[in-house]
Amino acid sequence: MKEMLGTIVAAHGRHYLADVDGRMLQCVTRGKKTNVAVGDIVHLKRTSDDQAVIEKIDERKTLLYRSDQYKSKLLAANVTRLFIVVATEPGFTDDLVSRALVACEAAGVEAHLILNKTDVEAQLPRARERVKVYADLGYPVHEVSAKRHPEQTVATLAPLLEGQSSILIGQSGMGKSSLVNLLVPEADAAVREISEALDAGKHTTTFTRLYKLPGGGALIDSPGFQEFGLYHLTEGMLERAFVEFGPHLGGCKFYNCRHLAEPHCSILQAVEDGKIARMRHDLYKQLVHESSQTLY
Ligand SMILES: Nc1nc2c(ncn2[C@@H]2O[C@H](COP(=O)(O)OP(=O)(O)OP(=O)(O)O)[C@@H](O)[C@H]2O)c(=O)[nH]1
Ligand SMILES: [Zn+2]
Repeated sequence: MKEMLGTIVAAHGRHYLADVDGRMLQCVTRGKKTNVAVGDIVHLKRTSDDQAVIEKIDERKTLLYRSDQYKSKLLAANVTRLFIVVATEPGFTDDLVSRALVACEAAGVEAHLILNKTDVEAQLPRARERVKVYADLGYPVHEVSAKRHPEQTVATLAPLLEGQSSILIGQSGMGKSSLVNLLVPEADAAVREISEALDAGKHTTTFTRLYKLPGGGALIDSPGFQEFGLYHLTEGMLERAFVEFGPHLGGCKFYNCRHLAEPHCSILQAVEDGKIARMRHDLYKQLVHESSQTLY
């Protein structure tokens, strides 16, 4: 039988769903491999009318993943843009935002922030102040209100998705589902179709899925997660993933300075001088600590 090309649109355990010219095929890997991610372009061999085996994964342009000291988890492949959804309320954590930004820098993915719920005016000034930290680092911030101004929200975000392969991430309650429903009108139906195909009707809402956009491009919705471990990043990758460290790198007394507590460290000096936010350096220290715990 001849090989087909498909895009992985959902993953659940070792079961995958591939879109082949608009048709959904249930797929499995050969053996016990679980190295397939949503967004992967795969070569398939059909085994029945609606089933296939994944023979090969095409080379990835990008790969986003997170890891703890024991294992890593693929988030999505071939993503070109990542949007971190934050909101005026409930409060968001800078830890998750910065971890996502670091993951993007390491993977070569463009990162944007979406500040949702701008209609909650009492919390707006504070939220703006908090996202300004990231805007000042060069990350675009887009203000929207999915609920109060849905048309405007689509007008702001749709052009940013065109021709891109984007992923939306965010803590629970930020309004990510509301945004997906605005941007992909048929999302609910697609989720139902995917749930059925993957799980024979059982309710599964906690899987990553990819929607093809009418204007070209794809949007990946990932379930909310609490942990965004980056144990797989080396110290060299980490210092480069904090974009504001760049101008100061190379100015330390020791060529192999880890920028933790060394004397005459230009990064620590920049923190002292207020040129690097202490919160960001604290996260850098935390990530260096985590990556030194790696067991594999
Ligand atoms: N005021 C206001 N509320 C919003 C807005 N967008 C979403 N919400 C509300 O915020 C709550 C969370 O929205 P969801 O879209 O379910 O958020 P989510 O980020 O997908 O959250 P989980 O489903 O918990 O992962 C809901 O009660 C929404 O109605 C907005 O622009 N303004
Ligand atoms: Zn240093």
